Amino acid sequence: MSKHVETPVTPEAIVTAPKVLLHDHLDGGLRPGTVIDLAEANGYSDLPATDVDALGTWFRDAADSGSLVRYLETFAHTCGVMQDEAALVRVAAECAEDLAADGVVYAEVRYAPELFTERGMELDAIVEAVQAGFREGERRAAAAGRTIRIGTLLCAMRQNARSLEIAELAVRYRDAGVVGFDIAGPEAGFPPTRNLDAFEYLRQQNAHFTIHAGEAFGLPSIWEAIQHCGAERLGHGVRIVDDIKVSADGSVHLGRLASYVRDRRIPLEMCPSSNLQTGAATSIGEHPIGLLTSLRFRVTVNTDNRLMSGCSMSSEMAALVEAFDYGWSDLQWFTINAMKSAFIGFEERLAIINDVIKPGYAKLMGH
Ligand SMILES: O=c1[nH]cnc2c1ncn2[C@H]1C[C@H](O)[C@@H](CO)O1
Ligand SMILES: [Zn+2]
Repeated sequence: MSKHVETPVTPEAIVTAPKVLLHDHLDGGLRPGTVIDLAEANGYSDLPATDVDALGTWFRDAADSGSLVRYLETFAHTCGVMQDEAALVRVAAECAEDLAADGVVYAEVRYAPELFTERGMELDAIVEAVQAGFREGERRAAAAGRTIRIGTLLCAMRQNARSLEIAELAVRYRDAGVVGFDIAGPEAGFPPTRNLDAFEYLRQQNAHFTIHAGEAFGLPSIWEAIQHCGAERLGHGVRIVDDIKVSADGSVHLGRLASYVRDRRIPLEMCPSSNLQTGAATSIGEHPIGLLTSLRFRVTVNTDNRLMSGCSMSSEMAALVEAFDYGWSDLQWFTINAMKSAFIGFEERLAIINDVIKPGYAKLMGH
């Protein structure tokens, strides 16, 4: 084969392409076998299945509920087995290994430390255990010939009232690999403005944050996240399409909020498979990511919860290729969008774009 031939965009080839992931939950990405091992080791007896395949299927089916609240109930089992240092180190190390094996070169992985205190672990010890796990996973990936860098985002849960404390924790560990903050959990009834003190604190500290918004709830949630809270990115943000009118003749009109989001290049951390499960979209082909991409919003592609959706970064991209006929240049565009939107410093982002992403796609495109 001549070196100028483009590699076909197959699922297998997508695994080899460099990818960047900004929205992935640590407690939504465990290997089913690890959930079973940890449950045994820790005396957690509430698992709905104890066979690896059956448990994987259970997570996917239970999360496939059409409701964010029911989807979130499945996390009781993953968090249930992540209550000690050894479990957190293992889960974080395997997360880094799995992402690297899937061709992810940079990932921001998030979790809520407050969910791992059931057996008495302190918040600082939780963060230190997860950081140790990520570093171990990066080393194992390097030993297997793959380079991955993981940045951590700490989440506060919307239904709890600990966001300032978690924001302080994120700032305390900013030089140890915690690159930002998020709020997660049920959206309806818990507007992001309940956490204004945390966001105010983070801005004073020149720290970065994203907010889950516009997933299970509409435009007001996106508007609050950006204009009241000051979110730099939106977790999901799919409902921004409610502010976009496409007429029968194909002409498009953006409302003021949608215009603002596009004009300011506010990154959308889109997670198509997760949205199908929570009822935020009906099919990949009808997912707003198609329209938002064609309108050149700052769209990024993400996994959200690899265990609950049975997906990977590569499978999400492959599903989009199948639905929208995207080629390598589109996948490179998503990847560079994500790298530009990451919470690490400008020079590091630029280095990954120029040294890893562009050469990787150039090779696949036969350049
Ligand atoms: O898509 C989501 N929306 C809101 N919250 C979510 C989503 N996926 C996971 N979470 C929650 C459940 C986890 O326990 C928590 C922290 O990772 O974040
Ligand atoms: Zn999420």
